[in-house]
Amino acid sequence: MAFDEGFAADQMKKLMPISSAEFACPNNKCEEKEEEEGVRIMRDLGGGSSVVYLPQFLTCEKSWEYFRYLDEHIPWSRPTFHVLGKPALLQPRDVCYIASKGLKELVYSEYTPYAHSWDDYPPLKEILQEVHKAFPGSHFNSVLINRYNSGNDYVGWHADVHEKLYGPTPEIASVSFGCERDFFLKKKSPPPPPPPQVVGEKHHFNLKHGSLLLMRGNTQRDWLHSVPKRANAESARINLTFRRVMQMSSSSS
Ligand SMILES: O=C(O)CCC(=O)C(=O)O
Ligand SMILES: [Fe+2]
Repeated sequence: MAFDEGFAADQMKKLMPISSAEFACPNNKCEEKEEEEGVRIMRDLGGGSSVVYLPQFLTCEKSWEYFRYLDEHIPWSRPTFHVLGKPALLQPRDVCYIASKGLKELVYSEYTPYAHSWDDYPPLKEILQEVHKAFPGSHFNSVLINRYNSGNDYVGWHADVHEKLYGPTPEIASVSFGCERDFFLKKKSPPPPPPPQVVGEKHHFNLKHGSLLLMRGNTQRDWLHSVPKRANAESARINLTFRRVMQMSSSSS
């Protein structure tokens, strides 16, 4: 993950609100009718980038089971990022990393998360199977897990661009549980300068409990994404980002 967490808050202030999304922080109950089962929303972002959103990838009840399991059993940590060896910023959410054996090591912001084993978390294997069923031909072998304990936790503007790790056109399948949060995509300016500027369109999804959002094609190359702070997000959200990491022996091209 190429991080820009500190920059995020400023950028969000500059962003026009895209929709007046309603904030639903359900209290672990599934009262509503399951109306969105099987719905797939495809959004072509142009230039070979696209996203697919499945608002009800998993049922409400099953999703709460997973939420409770992950909340209790995942060995969460909240690392401090370093810049040039100096502590710079506490990551604004809890994280954990699970990966198959023999993969290239994930390093971001001078931080190398410990790669836990899938075998220790059978429900994660179940969710992975469901993701593979929803997208036949996908072969995810790692998952970066985020827990946003409140609306104060967030992920700043970034793109998951690590060509050596993920290849040139990574697919990322993002599964959400718990409190609904806004997810934004904005286009990078060409060529991507640091810091990236907003040019043109933005896209918005309100990521529902039990939903799946797949980013694919050139989305990581050409777009940035974020989950900004939200004062009215009153409960926790857990997010799983499934990725395919190259084997230790394979080259970047
Ligand atoms: O929480 C989310 O929906 C996004 C998380 C994300 O972008 C990441 O882990 O790279
Ligand atoms: Fe990301």
